[in-house]
Amino acid sequence: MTNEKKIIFNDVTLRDGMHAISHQYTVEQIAELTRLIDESGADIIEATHGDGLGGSSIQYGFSKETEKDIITTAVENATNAKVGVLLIPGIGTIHHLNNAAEWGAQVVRVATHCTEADVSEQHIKAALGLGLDTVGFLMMSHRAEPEILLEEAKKMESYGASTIYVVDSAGALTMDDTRRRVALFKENLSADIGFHGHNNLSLAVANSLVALEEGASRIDTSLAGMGAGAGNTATEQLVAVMNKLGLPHSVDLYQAMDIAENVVKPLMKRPVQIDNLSLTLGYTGVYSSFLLFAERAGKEFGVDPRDILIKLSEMGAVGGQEDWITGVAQELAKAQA
Ligand SMILES: CC[C@H](O)CC(=O)C(=O)O
Ligand SMILES: [Mn+2]
Repeated sequence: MTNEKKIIFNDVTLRDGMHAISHQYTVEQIAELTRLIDESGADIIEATHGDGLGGSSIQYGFSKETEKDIITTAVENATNAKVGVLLIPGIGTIHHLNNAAEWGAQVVRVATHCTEADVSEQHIKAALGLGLDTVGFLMMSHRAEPEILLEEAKKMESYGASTIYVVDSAGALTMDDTRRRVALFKENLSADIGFHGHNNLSLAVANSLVALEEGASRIDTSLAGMGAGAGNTATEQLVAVMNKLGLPHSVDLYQAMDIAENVVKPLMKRPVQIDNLSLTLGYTGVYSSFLLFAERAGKEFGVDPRDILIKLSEMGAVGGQEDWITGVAQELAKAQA
C-alpha cells in the first residue's frame, strides 16, 4: 500500500453507535466519550441521533437527549477533532443543518440511498454556503452496480461535495465488491473518497483496508464497533492492522483499546457482535439499523426475526422504511397461524 497522506478517521461511536442503544446516550456519556475519542486522536467525531438530524421521532425512536444537547456537548468537549453530523434529506432539513452549524458542527455528511443522489443537491449546496466540510454518503452501496454508483457519486461531486463515501450500510459488500466501487471512484472522481463499513459478514476491517489500498483517504470507525447490526469497523482493530502495515494516521492504539474495553463495551445493552441476526443482515443485504426493530417485532408477533429480515430483503427495503417491519412481522404471523 502506498498511502503517504494521513488517513482521516471519522469516528461514529456517537452517531452509528446510537442505533445499538436505541439512541439513549446521556449528555454525560457524550461528554466523556467525546473527550476520550478526541484525546485518542480521531479527526472527526460524528454526534447525532443514529438516523441523523431530525431523526428523533416515533418512526426511528426518540433519543434521550435533544439534538442541541448532543451536538453542543460534543462541540464543547472536542479540542482537536471536528464535530460532524449526518443529514438524510427528508428526515433532516436545511433548518436542522443551519442549527447544527450554529451549534458548532463543522462537518456534514449528506446521506442518500445509493441511487438517489439527486435529492442531496440543495442540502450539499446549503452546507457549502455554511462553510462546512461537505461529504456525500451513498448508503446501501451494495444495491448499485459500481458503474451506477459512480454516476450517483458524480452527481454529489457536481453539487460540490469534496468527499464521497461508499457506504456498506448492510455490511453486505465482499472485498471484491468494495475494491471495484472504490477503484472506480478513484479513477473517475476528483473528490476524496471515504468508506463506511459494517461487520455483519466479518469483513469490516478487511473492506476498510481494501478501500485504503484503492485510494480512500477517509475511513469510518467506532470504538468496539459500537454501531448498527454487528457494528462498524472497530477503531482499535483497524488501528492495530494499520500500524502493522505502516499506514499513516493519528489514532493511538492503546487509548482506542482502553476506551473500547472500559467505556464503550459496558454501555452495550445487547452485545454488538456477529450473531444469527446480524449475520442475516449482511447475508441478505438488509439495513443494519433494522436489527433491533426486527428483533422486537419477532418477539411481539412470535416469528423468527430472520424471516422478517429475509422478507424485507425480498421487498427491497431501504433505510427509513422501519415502518415496514411491523407489517411484515404481522403478515408472517398470520401465514404461520
Ligand atoms: C439510518 C442512517 C444510517 O445509520 C447511516 C449509516 O450509517 C449507514 O447507512 O450505514
Ligand atoms: Mn452505518
